[in-house]
Amino acid sequence: MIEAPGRPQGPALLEVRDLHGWYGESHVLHGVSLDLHEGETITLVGRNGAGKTTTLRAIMNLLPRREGLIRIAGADMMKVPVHRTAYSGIGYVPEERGIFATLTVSENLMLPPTVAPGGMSIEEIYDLFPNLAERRDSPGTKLSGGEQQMLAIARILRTGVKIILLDEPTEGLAPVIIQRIGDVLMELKKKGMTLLLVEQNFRFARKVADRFFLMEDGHILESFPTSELDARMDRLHEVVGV
Ligand SMILES: Nc1ncnc2c1ncn2[C@@H]1O[C@H](COP(=O)(O)OP(=O)(O)OP(=O)(O)O)[C@@H](O)[C@H]1O
Repeated sequence: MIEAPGRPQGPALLEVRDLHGWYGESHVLHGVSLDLHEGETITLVGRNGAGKTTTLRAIMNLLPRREGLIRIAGADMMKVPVHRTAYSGIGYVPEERGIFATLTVSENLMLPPTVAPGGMSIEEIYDLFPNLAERRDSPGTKLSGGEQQMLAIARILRTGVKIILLDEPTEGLAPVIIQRIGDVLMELKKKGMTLLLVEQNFRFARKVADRFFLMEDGHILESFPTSELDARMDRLHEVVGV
């Protein structure tokens, strides 16, 4: 990885070094290295199939096989079983959102376990997401895409984790809803939350991200601070293909 100016100093909260990952015989991650500092937001970009989702899944121990090093606050995560991952302070909002379709909004919000102190109360969640308050008795099936995305984020906020991995939170959503999700992420940043986004929408990502990590063929090509995004746009278009 090429080191860039603007890189935060000090120990990382989440440290990933030379991470490899496989689906069966298929070797998908080829040595991913990245670091995420407390209170920081980074965005992973790369073309379809580059391995962005797989990187998030590997961090959460959701891959059949992975090798390398993952540390959270210095603690080795490689032997932590998948059901204990959240207890290390990390949560995941998958692209498919994973909310319970037959349960109502408030029921979905009651389910997540508390894994650390500081999880948001139902009242705090409804303050942050007024749309969810209005829809509290609606089943998941009746929610719009934006409401589902908000509920998926809200559920993680209930748990008390301090690091959240978000896979394409704006995908398929209308501009006004994207704006709302951006506002929510800015609120979370203010509260000191640490975020790793996979996001193809640069206009959205530049508002919330402190640094970008450019991914190709299962590894990180380079990282740079958001202040350099404009200067690197041609290169990004070349690699990301958008
Ligand atoms: N469940 C799976 N089984 C086998 N191969 C998979 C599986 N999921 C993803 N892959 C393969 O792993 C590679 C990386 O996919 P991944 O979904 O991580 O990419 P991505 O960068 O997130 O792109 P996208 O935006 O398309 O999701 C691709 O070649 C994909 O075909």
